Amino acid sequence: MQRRLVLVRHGQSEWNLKNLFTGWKDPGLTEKGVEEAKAAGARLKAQDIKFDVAFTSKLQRAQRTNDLILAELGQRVPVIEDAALNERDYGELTGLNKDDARKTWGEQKVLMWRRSYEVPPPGGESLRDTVARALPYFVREILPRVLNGEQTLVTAHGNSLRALIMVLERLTPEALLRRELFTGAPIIYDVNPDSTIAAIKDLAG
Ligand SMILES: O=C(O)[C@H](O)COP(=O)(O)O
Repeated sequence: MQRRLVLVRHGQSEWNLKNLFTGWKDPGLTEKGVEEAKAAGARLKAQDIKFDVAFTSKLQRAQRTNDLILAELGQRVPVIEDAALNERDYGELTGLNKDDARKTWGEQKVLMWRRSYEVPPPGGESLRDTVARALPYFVREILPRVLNGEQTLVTAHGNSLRALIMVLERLTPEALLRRELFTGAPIIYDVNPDSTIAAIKDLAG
């Protein structure tokens, strides 16, 4: 039995293009984001993956990316949407330009807000807060299906996926600081029966 989990960050959104902190806001995909989603589907097609189920967030940039990937694969599978997979809430930074934020608060503070494990943006969620909602959902709803041999697609967001990747790849907080996820780049995990990771294939690039 092959236990396979695929994680994909949504394609470029309208606020990604404008370099705005997005969080729980719900912008759509740009044309580039649509093309990235289709390309992700094509890359997965080349890997000969046949999904049994897909999970996504309550935000349209992830939902649309998920739909475009499955359409490219020509596969119709149950799609389960849950807010537990939503992007981290960026609180008072939401809607601000990321470069302006660096000028206002400095590179290091903004890096800590964006990439540290414990430091939340003002009024928002730290990655630890995001782990606290995304990981229980993953363990309860997604991992049992993977361990049961269901080929599973999770199309979500940079930080809700980093929350899962931290555990899947056993990243230290220091390693997490450097773990970036590119828009529309599938990561394929082959999972052992004990839920440890046997192999990782990053289809970015
Ligand atoms: O919510 C956002 O702004 C982006 O989707 C992720 O932002 P980040 O890469 O700055 O965490």
